[in-house]
Amino acid sequence: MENGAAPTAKPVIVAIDGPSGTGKSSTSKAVAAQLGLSYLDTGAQYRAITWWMVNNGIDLTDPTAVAAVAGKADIVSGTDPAAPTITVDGVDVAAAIRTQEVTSKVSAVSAVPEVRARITELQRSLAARAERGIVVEGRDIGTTVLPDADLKIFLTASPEARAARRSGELKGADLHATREALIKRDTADSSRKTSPLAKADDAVEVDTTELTLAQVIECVVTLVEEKRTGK
Ligand SMILES: Nc1ncnc2c1ncn2[C@@H]1O[C@H](COP(=O)(O)OP(=O)(O)O)[C@@H](O)[C@H]1O
Ligand SMILES: Nc1ccn([C@H]2C[C@H](O)[C@@H](COP(=O)(O)OP(=O)(O)O)O2)c(=O)n1
Repeated sequence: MENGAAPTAKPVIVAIDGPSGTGKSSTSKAVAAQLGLSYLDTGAQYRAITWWMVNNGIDLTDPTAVAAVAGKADIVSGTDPAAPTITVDGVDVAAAIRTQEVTSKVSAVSAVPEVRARITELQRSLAARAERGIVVEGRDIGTTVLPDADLKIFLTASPEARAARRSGELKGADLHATREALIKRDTADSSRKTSPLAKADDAVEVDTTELTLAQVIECVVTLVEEKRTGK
């Protein structure tokens, strides 16, 4: 090239979906960091809007009340995989969105179509702005948010493995109770009408039950590189 600049590669879009505890966040962050891509945790956005609704005393059992305020919170996601951030109306909510209260309420809020429309729009605009590309993780990325993604991965793992991973994070949490709460949330997320948790027809399914995190990361990095080189 005349000015010596390297040719600009086409941005690569990677969608990683799956139920809770399958390794979506850890895998996506590491893959994005290794490949120099942006990273978006869409679950954090649904948690953030849920946090706002709880904070503002919205009746979450009333989908009409939730829909009426779906556009009110200003949710901003920082997409650097080394230091992802999330704010609501300028407030850092990274810790506040991980409480049991938010976790137990997020499925009801994220089932409301007006909430999904709003958050999906944010996700698409972040993906479109990622210059080198982005790894986006969630429940409906390959099916609805970014159906033209270059690579779609669907992570799975046994409920036992997922519960063990989650209760390892929540110090002292009861394994049985964690497993039951996780199954309840999966059922709600998979059975909602609008954009449920589902594997896209063209997604590659990876069962992580018997794999280490490093193995899952390597598998996804290899798949992205194969896509990039057109193998
Ligand atoms: N393949 C794996 N083997 C063992 N632990 C894992 C594996 N993948 C993820 N973990 C751990 O399980 C926990 C949940 O992973 P996370 O990436 O948050 O899952 P998700 O985003 O799908 O809910 C984290 O503590 C993570 O380090
Ligand atoms: N693309 C997405 C991502 C998450 N959600 C909803 C459903 C999930 O139960 C919650 C929380 O997602 P999150 O990925 O933070 O959950 P875990 O880290 O797996 O526990 O958000 C969604 O409806 N669509």
